[in-house]
Amino acid sequence: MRITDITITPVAFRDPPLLNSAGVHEPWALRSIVEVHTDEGVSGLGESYGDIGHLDRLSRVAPALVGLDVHQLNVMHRRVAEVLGGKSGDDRHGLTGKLTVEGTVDRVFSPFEVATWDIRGKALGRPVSDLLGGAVRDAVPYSAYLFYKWAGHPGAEPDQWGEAVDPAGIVAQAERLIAEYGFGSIKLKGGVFPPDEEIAAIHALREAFPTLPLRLDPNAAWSVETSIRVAEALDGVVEYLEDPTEGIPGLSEVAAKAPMPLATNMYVVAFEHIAPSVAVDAVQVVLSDHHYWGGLSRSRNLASTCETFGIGLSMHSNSHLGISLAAMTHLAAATPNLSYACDTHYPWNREDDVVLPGALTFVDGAVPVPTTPGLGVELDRDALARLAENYRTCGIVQRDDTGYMQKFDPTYERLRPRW
Ligand SMILES: O=C([O-])C(=O)C[C@H](O)[C@@H](O)C(=O)[O-]
Ligand SMILES: [Mg+2]
Repeated sequence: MRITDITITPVAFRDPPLLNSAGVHEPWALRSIVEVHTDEGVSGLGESYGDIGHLDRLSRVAPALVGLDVHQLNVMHRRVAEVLGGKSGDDRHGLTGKLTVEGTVDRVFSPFEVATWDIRGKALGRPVSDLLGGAVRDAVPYSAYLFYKWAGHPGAEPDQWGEAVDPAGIVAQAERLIAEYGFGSIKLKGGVFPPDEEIAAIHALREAFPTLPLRLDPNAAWSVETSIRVAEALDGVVEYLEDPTEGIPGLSEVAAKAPMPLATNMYVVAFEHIAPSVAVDAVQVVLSDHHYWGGLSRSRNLASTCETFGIGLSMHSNSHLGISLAAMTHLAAATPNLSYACDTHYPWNREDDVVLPGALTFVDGAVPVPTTPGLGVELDRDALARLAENYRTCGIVQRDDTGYMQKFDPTYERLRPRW
């Protein structure tokens, strides 16, 4: 079953002004939609980042994959590496760590690899989770992903979510997300306000939701000392603390004193980071993400490695559309040691933007694992055309949370640590 053609469509969809330690989300989030076609008439879907450098790498790699059989993942991975020629990519926000050569190959490989699972599933008449070893859960739990946010983008009408800049606003946001989606755990994106304010927000969440697991993720906004202080203040309150400080050595220092596990999606983001992290017990939970761990099969390798070293496994998310949600759900369903609810930005999408490619639904905070062949989602061509037009007109070619924040506060700097 040979690849005959690959199309890559950059798309943009609306994004609220969500705050993080690098700045604030711009009005449009970018993604790329990848379609892989075969000589047997079966096509598959993948979804990835939409930044200009990444799009360029995807477009350079695609022709080198034409002619390969869809089962040749090892050869496909090698071809990606050859085309990229040992150069690493970059991103401006740095929220998923520094890009290495190996990590860049895995990022570029991922959407093509996911599309081949979709194809193989369709050809066999089986859902992707079956091909990954079979689902161990019928539905994949996701967490309510809370953000501090402005009422709306400056100069625009307030959005449907309203402002959240203090504990009361965060609790109100959680109440709404939980009422609408039924989430059974909560993650707060921190690193925005001074740590004591974020500790207060977590305590307010604990009071409002006494039984739900909580997490806090400041994306390395704190020094080692501040991280240890916050960790002590949240003893028994959060299930893990995510990327409190910068780097494997810093995380290791914090981990030695923190009463709860530390998690990361910033400093163990490629296979080459695992050994140095294990050597100093820097993190006890790794957030996997098939978009940068090299697709579904390599994410399963990560899961086995974590199991071997007794490291917990959770799942990370950036702003994404439905193809990603489907791939995340199949992968999580077929990963027995994924023991935490996964992150997802999906609820932040507007309803008219999530019709691509046929929305999956949340039931009691979980996405039922699709049982139809492949990923189980269909591309909505009208929605794709609309989102592609957004990309052409939105004026954004690269995610830049810091640059966008500086438009409103020219003195703003991305500091690690800030506190
Ligand atoms: O867990 C994380 O670090 C993330 O989800 C990174 C994201 O880029 C998030 O911070 C965001 O979208 O602002
Ligand atoms: Mg994180």
